[in-house]
Amino acid sequence: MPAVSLDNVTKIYGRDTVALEDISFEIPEGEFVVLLGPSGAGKSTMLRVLNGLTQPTEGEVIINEKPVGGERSEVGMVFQMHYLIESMSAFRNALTGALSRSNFAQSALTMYPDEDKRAALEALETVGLLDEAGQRAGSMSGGQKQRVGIARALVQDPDLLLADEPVSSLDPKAAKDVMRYMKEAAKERNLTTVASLHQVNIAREFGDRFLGVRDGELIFDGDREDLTMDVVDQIYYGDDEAAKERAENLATTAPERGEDDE
Ligand SMILES: Nc1ncnc2c1ncn2[C@@H]1O[C@H](COP(=O)(O)OP(=O)(O)OP(=O)(O)O)[C@@H](O)[C@H]1O
Repeated sequence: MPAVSLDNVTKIYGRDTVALEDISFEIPEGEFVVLLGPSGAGKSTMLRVLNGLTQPTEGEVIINEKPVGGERSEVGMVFQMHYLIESMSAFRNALTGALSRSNFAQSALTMYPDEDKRAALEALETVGLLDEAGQRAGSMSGGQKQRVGIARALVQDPDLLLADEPVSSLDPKAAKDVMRYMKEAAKERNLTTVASLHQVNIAREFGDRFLGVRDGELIFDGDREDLTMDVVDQIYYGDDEAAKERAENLATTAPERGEDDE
């Protein structure tokens, strides 16, 4: 039984903006899937139909045999912007992941059950931040904040973890660190994960499987070996040779790192 199944999903915004067009795929439990595609391809819309924030115009999304949008919040989310409460500790921020299942009145009074506190500490340990549990989120680096965001999603104990460009705002080293922790967390918990990424090299390093979307259509579904440079070009440029050439020229004329450091 797949953990996630999209069945002929189409999403049309307004009258005629087709953001997703007749998309079907299944994801087995525990698979780490990376979503690739140029700006406007439909990646965010795909993540939004997976977490139930957007209703498909047609088709169905099933997560662990239940249609999305049921009572339990079965989907954890990691965002490009971490949305942490900067004045609170990493521990308190991770704990807010339990809000959806704890009694709201108790949570408002910050009386979380011990099991939630334990879950928050375990999640911080998973992302390598147990020693920083008491540190104020506002004083952490961008990569650490993103790891707290992952811990918060883990505390939700979700059936599915979604990440919308989780490392776009980080430098390459911090980006890899965050991806490594996310991948480890998913593996440790056999947690099915879908992450949209813009950095193809990072995607290649961490993804088990790759979905390529372009103009709302799923144009690629394969593993690392199948994800050749030609496939990547097709996902990002389609048949637009001029755009591909412009991007290649930009890459070859970009200054080397440090060249313009003064
Ligand atoms: N709320 C909305 N109302 C109307 N159109 C929308 C809405 N959200 C997205 N769109 C349109 O749907 C298409 C897909 O957008 P989407 O944000 O899903 O793409 P994306 O691949 O995530 O892009 P990016 O990488 O820039 O975030 C685009 O044409 C976009 O303009």
